[in-house]
Amino acid sequence: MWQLDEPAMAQAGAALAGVLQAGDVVMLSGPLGAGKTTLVRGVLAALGHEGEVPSPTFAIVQPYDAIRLPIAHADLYRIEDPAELEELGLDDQLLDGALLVEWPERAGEAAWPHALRLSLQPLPDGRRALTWDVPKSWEGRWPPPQNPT
Ligand SMILES: Nc1ncnc2c1ncn2[C@@H]1O[C@H](COP(=O)(O)OP(=O)(O)OP(=O)(O)O)[C@@H](O)[C@H]1O
Repeated sequence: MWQLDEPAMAQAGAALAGVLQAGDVVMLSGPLGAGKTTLVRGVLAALGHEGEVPSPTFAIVQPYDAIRLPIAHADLYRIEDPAELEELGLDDQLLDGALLVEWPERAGEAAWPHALRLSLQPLPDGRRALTWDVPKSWEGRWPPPQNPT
């Protein structure tokens, strides 16, 4: 577990960017305002994205292509039925890029079994606890050797 203030959250995103590969899915869980988009901003900044990173709650999926590794940033908060996901074509993104998914629970239990699962929880002191669940395909890649706290 890491306990992260906001600058450390950006560094955690950079650490994730450093190990991300095409085909990867990262699930980002945590309550409203936990800092999921903040972590994604850290990933995108480290990959060379310079513009805004809006929360994709309304667009549902926001692609970023002109960076070192194409990223699709998805927010499934408004998905009510996992069947709606097929229309989004999220998995198409995995051929040459990675997928970062907020509110992955909305996709159902069986979605993306090989994903790295990251979870953010607010702490009483205002920082965020970052915990993880690492599948086989991520062993040796997460957690990275350098702790951002
Ligand atoms: N590690 C942190 N420590 C303190 N504050 C943080 C941290 N990370 C993010 N914040 C702040 O928490 C607020 C919510 O962050 P953010 O929008 O990233 O959350 P979110 O989980 O994406 O929310 P939502 O589910 O509503 O999209 C922002 O004001 C941000 O500045």
